Amino acid sequence: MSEHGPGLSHPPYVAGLILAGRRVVVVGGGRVTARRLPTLLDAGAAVTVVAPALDARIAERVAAGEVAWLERGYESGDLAGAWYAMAATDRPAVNAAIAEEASLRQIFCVRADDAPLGTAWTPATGRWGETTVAVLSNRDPRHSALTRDRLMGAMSQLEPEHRPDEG
Ligand SMILES: C[C@@]1(CC(=O)O)c2cc3[nH]c(cc4nc(cc5[nH]c(cc(n2)[C@H]1CCC(=O)O)[C@@](C)(CC(=O)O)[C@@H]5CCC(=O)O)C(CC(=O)O)=C4CCC(=O)O)c(CCC(=O)O)c3CC(=O)O
Ligand SMILES: NC(=O)C1=CN([C@@H]2O[C@H](COP(=O)(O)OP(=O)(O)OC[C@H]3O[C@@H](n4cnc5c(N)ncnc54)[C@H](O)[C@@H]3O)[C@@H](O)[C@H]2O)C=CC1
Repeated sequence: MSEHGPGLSHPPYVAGLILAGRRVVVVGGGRVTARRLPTLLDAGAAVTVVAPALDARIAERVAAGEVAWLERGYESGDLAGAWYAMAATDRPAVNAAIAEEASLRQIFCVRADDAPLGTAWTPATGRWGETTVAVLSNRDPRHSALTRDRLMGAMSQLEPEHRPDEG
């Protein structure tokens, strides 16, 4: 266990969300959102970011027309129509309000600042051809990222005929 504190009493149930064309609302435009945006866009999600200010990497995506941006603070109702949500502001009270709206609407929602109070967690992921590797631990993200890196490294050591998508 890391310094992240107690985790979950049950493991998360892993599902591959099919997000292509589906509305995903991410609240907060900082480093955490910037890190997670590429995989959401790879999945084809129709992402709206709600934040008064944006990390430069997110601003590039907005300028390219890949992401919609509401240039303001979160307001109740912003999650309407979303299939998935992320509360990733640096304000715990705001993240709590987002998670509450998500629960009322029964939208799975990651809470970046206090994970056990959310209803979904973000795995460390890697892609090998058409194969996706996803790792979750019990609230130890660096361990998850290291394990992902080891798995991806192990795949690159396999003979070509044993590699996913190449056998
Ligand atoms: C539980 C989870 C819920 C969720 O947010 O989805 C969660 C929660 C929290 N993370 C925190 C901190 C950091 N997390 C990272 C990095 C990653 N975090 C990711 C996932 C998850 N993080 C979820 C499942 C984790 C699991 O497997 O158990 C990764 C794997 C995937 C991704 O984000 O894409 C990605 C690696 C990506 C990659 O390398 O590919 C870094 C490193 C960095 O930022 O550089 C730091 C800072 C350094 C440090 O402290 O280690 C804090 C404290 C925040 C605070 O201080 O307030 C919380 C809050 C809490 O635990 O309550
Ligand atoms: N889960 C994880 O992997 C990690 C989680 N964290 C946690 O997530 C939080 C966010 O981290 P960073 O992205 O690094 O923070 P950051 O400081 O880079 O970005 C915060 C963002 O929230 C926005 N914001 C502030 N008030 C808002 C409001 N009322 N409505 C909408 N947006 C608002 C800001 O404009 C900014 O874009 C941290 O405070 C920390 O608690 C931090 C690192 C990793």
